[in-house]
Amino acid sequence: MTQYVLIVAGGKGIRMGGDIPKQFLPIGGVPVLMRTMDAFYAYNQDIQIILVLPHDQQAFWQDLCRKHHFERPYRIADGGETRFHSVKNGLALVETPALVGVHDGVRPFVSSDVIRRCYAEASQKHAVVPCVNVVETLRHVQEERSVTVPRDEYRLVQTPQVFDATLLKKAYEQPYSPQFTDDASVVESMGMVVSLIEGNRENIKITTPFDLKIASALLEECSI
Ligand SMILES: Nc1ccn([C@@H]2O[C@H](COP(=O)(O)OP(=O)(O)OP(=O)(O)O)[C@@H](O)[C@H]2O)c(=O)n1
Ligand SMILES: C[C@](O)(CO)[C@H](O)COP(=O)(O)O
Repeated sequence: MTQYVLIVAGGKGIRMGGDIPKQFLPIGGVPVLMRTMDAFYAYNQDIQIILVLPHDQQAFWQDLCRKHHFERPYRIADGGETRFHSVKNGLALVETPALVGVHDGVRPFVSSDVIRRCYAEASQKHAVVPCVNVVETLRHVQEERSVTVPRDEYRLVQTPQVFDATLLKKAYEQPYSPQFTDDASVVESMGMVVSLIEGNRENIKITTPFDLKIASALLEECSI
């Protein structure tokens, strides 16, 4: 079955700050977004990549591609007001039947093994999310008080989140809700069950300047 991935890079990067959008910042000399797209080509050279980028950043991106001789095939869709709207714009280019993954453009360290297992599981279970265990103690904060909660009952959620494309397109016909912080939450709100698989801990979301430091360190350690 055809495999798609929507690489969403339509955000504002407010927590990162700075003049250059975080998806274009270099890690080891290569822009984050190119590394992320390369991770999917490394997994499958035939995967259909749809890059979702704010319209006003697309010319800058094309310049960057020329400068870095980045010549991978992909199609482009305009970013939207929220991640939900960006995904919806990208999904408009997806033809069914297919499997479609949604991956944050700022998660360049996803491993080929995790991508492969997400798509393989989605071909059986229809909705798959990679996640990792919580390794610190977790407290639930309620107004002035807080309590420790059993951390084994929680997971940290990553991307790519992979779905049967017909299912995901239907889910994204729902009206937007601020509760939709990822794609699984959109699918779940239709009453669907989401399967979890083990992610890779290096698959961090580059969100703050601190994460850039971690990313540089990871680059030295990993060959992914
Ligand atoms: N309107 C939006 C908002 C987010 N994203 C993407 O969703 C991913 C996860 O979002 P996040 O890391 O929070 O990025 P930003 O929204 O850019 O960050 P911030 O909240 O700090 O502004 C990123 O790859 C981001 O580009 C998107 O495609 N369209
Ligand atoms: C999709 C996501 O990366 C899963 O962990 C996350 O929910 C994105 O959250 P953000 O607040 O848009 O960064």
